[in-house]
Amino acid sequence: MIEIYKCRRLLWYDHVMFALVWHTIIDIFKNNGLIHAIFFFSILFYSISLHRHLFFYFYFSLFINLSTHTRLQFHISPNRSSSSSSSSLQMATLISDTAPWKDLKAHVGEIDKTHLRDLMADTDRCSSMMLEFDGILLDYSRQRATVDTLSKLKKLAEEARLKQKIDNMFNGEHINSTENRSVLHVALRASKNTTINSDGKNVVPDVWQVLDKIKEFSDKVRNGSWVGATGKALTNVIAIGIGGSFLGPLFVHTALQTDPEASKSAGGRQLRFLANVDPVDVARNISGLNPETTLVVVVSKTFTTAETMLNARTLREWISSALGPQAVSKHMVAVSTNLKLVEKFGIDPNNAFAFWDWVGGRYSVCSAVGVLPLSLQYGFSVVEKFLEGARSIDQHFHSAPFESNIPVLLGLLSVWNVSFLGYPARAILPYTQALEKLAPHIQQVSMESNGKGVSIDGVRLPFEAGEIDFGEPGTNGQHSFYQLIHQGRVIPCDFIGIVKSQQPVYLKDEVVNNHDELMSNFFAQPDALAYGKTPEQLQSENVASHLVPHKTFTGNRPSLSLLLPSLDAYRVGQLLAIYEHRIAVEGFIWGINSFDQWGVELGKSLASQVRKQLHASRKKGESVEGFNFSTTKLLTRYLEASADVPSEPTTLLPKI
Ligand SMILES: O=P(O)(O)OC[C@H]1O[C@H](O)[C@H](O)[C@@H](O)[C@@H]1O
Repeated sequence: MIEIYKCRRLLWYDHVMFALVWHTIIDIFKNNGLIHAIFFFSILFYSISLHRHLFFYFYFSLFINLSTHTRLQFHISPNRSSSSSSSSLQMATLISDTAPWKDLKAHVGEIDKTHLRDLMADTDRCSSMMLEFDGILLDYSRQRATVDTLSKLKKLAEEARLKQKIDNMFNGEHINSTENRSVLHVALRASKNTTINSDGKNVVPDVWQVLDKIKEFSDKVRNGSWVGATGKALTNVIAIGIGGSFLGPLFVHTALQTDPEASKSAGGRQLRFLANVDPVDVARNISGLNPETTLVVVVSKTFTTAETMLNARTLREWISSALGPQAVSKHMVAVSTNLKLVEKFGIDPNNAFAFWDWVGGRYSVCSAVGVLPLSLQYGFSVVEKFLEGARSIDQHFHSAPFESNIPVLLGLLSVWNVSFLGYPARAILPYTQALEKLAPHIQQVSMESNGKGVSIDGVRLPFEAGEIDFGEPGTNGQHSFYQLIHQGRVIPCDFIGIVKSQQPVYLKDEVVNNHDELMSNFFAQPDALAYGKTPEQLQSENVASHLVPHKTFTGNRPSLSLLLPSLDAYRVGQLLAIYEHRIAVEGFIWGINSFDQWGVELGKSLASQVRKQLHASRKKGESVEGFNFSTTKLLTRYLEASADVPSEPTTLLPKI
């Protein structure tokens, strides 16, 4: 560059060319191939025609340098499609190539020398690993971590530019770069006076416009001013949807079902969920329901999901065959980002509730996806409390320093467990039946978000990202898979306890009340996992020597405990947001895109090939072709064994 300046006096077009070069550099970062090619050829032309050879040399070597780096990635910000962050030009490597990652790898050896029994004896350490926010107590002292581990994890977070990534999310940057979208589920629960921009537009007024519409509509249905085609009140709701359009609302519904305030406002109403395309699920959903008193809510972000659309057509048939086709407008409403397809399906656009492409399916429970069915069931005021709970965690997550930030700490500890201690799974163990659908929901949020094999820049990861999430409420799980957790594989556990039961029971002759009985297990299990039981202890209890190995518990098994004061709508919202943000933190540290889900596509496209084959075989008797030996064999067996399926158009609904 200096050479160029020395060579000759710079003319105006030299300055233009310098500007072009810098744009090109930025462009390389954004991977914008077309614009890059245009700049490349204009600079080539300029250099040759005006003999700026040095200039071209500089440009060309830069180009070669940038494009031949396979592992080393340059980027402007974690969000490479953002145009607003060009000031923070930085060079980033895979997180596993950084010093803090390597330092943590080396630190594992030190941790391996300690046992949780010893770590738990250090009360200063334990008290530094307790954190309270808004009545929620997090105890992570039973993690295989020291104060030093935490400070190393904090360094890793800084290296990964975690704060900047969180800010970028809240600022509406297109952090979902493979789909070129913002990730703004936090806007769904923002208060009315907040400003959150996506593509230069404050999205909060749009959010509240839909929330107000839901309030009005659900009030009308609930107070009987919106009735079905035959004039009867709609007391039952079937929400059709799958994946993110199902699991989150199901989790919240299940959690609120026995909450005194929510169950009182439900007042005899029913909410059911139809997700599986299996006709058995249709049968179970319509069983005992009368179309005259049933409202169907079709929930689909895309309004193209095969399962949901077939289920929607099936229930449309259920309604119209009983009440006539004109009844559909009174008995079916929709939630979608694709309002054109909603209308094409035959649902009145006035009865459609919108959301936006900056809401990921698995992060959509706070949009109309969850808010509409839940408001129909429990009333808008209860659901508003749920949104407020999520908002309280959003604010905490966005503003609290890392060392007192619940989602950040949980995310960092998960990364520690997965990537350094090598534990690939996590058990979610709520000690309340009301949270029985928490684990299935978090399973989707976590595994669809972080189950990735490449970095956000498309570089194959040299480490495993994501984790296997599963769980059941305690104490049921104790009588099922806890054996493996205690004596088999090491699985870090999340124990979630509630101080005040939604539905306490006291029996006068019992030692403790029923909730205390449940909670005794909540307090005991983490210590059993951490401390275990040694052969020496067993010998001192005179256990027969041949049984000692079988009765030994190695301990040293990590867990964390979250104690919530109660489980009302507000707390359910908090719990949801804690997990959502924890999962985002993990993805931000691993340097992956936690907000796309390309991995679900391949199976879908192969299923459509099978669908075509089934159609051709059933209708035209065509033989199975174009599949491998095994699939051909299976398909042929299936077709032969179900040859009694009607091949002519027939409508037959479950009779149950
Ligand atoms: O809401 P829909 O567009 O119907 O999508 C439903 C589901 O489809 C796919 O399975 C995606 O992987 C999920 O993330 C999504 O929630």
